[in-house]
Amino acid sequence: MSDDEVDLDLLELLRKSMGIDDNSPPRPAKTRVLEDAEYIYDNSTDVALDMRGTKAAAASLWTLTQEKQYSTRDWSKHELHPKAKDETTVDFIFLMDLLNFCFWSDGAPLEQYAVEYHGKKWTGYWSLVAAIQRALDEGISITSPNFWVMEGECTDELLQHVFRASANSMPMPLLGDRIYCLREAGYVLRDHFDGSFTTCIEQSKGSAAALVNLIVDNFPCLDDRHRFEGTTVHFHKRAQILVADLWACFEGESYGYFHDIDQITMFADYRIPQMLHSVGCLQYSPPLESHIRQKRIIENGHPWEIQLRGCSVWCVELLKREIQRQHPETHLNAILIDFFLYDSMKEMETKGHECIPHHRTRSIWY
Ligand SMILES: Nc1nc2c(c(CN[C@H]3C=C[C@H](O)[C@@H]3O)cn2[C@@H]2O[C@H](COP(=O)(O)O)[C@@H](O)[C@H]2O)c(=O)[nH]1
Repeated sequence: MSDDEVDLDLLELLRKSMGIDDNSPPRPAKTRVLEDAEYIYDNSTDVALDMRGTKAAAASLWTLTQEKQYSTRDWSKHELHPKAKDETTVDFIFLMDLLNFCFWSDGAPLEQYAVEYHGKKWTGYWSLVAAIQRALDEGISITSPNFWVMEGECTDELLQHVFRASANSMPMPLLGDRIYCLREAGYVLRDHFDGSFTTCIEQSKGSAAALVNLIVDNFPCLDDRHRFEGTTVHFHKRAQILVADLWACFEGESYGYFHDIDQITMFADYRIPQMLHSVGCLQYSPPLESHIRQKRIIENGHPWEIQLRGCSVWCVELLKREIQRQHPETHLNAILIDFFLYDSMKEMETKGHECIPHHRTRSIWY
């Protein structure tokens, strides 16, 4: 008997003893985000959920989203979001969410990083989307991963030009980190995925969780995990919002088809905690609330930051369950709740109705 045959027999014996047979259906992919969010919530001392507030917010959310008939269609209604339903839009969304982090600056509002495009001044997340659209209009192949690794042509100076600020505003925060993320992701796509994120989508075989896991296993700058109370907790915010943006943009079809899309949680950023506190779902301890109201920095990885992010993920999960309990006929997943809360927060900010500042952590994770 050859060595290989001995090995195969041993492997077969082991599999049978572990109750694994070749015909067993593949176990559905899972991310760790939701269970880690519950762990953080159960171990939080400075952030708590107000159950009465969460119940009331669920009722309001349902009414508002029903009135607006809120759905995936709203994603493409945004003026700056790409409209084509093809691979060029997959490239656009990959670049967008690769760099979709940390736009806040603490100068006067007028000094915040801003991009003028189509006659408007765009700040925050929208400044990034506007800069990408502006570069494409200028004939720069900024959404092509193969271009990111052609460092002789796609120089740091060109990237600084692409993400240049409009008049009288600060430069884009963490621009050096963004360029690093671009290069790193470009090499990973070139070396492992034929230069295109569509290969990653194909390899995940229609599973949103599998795609999130594939992203965080292969792209270090998207592997958003941290230490909390002696264990590792996973947020995977930009990996998740990347999958969610594909799903919403393609309305669940084509590159946006995922049979387990409801496994995707809220995206642990700095806007949703602010909104959840404003509508009475989240409560902060006095020291934390004072720190946030003074717009003081919370260091990346600080327990306060982990509690803010984890409790927000768990809170949106409870909002989703409460809406489903009150209205079983409704299909409102964590993604649509999140998108609606983010857009509502931005409307409040535009009208100057912010009740509390967002927390200030400077990092590439969100
Ligand atoms: N949880 C969550 N976080 C989101 C978004 C979005 C934009 N998504 C668009 C797509 C569909 C929706 O309808 C939105 O129109 C950006 N962010 C995060 O916020 C921060 C930027 O804040 P500010 O500087 O104020 O723009 C930064 O961490 C960024 O990563 C979201 O939807 N959910």
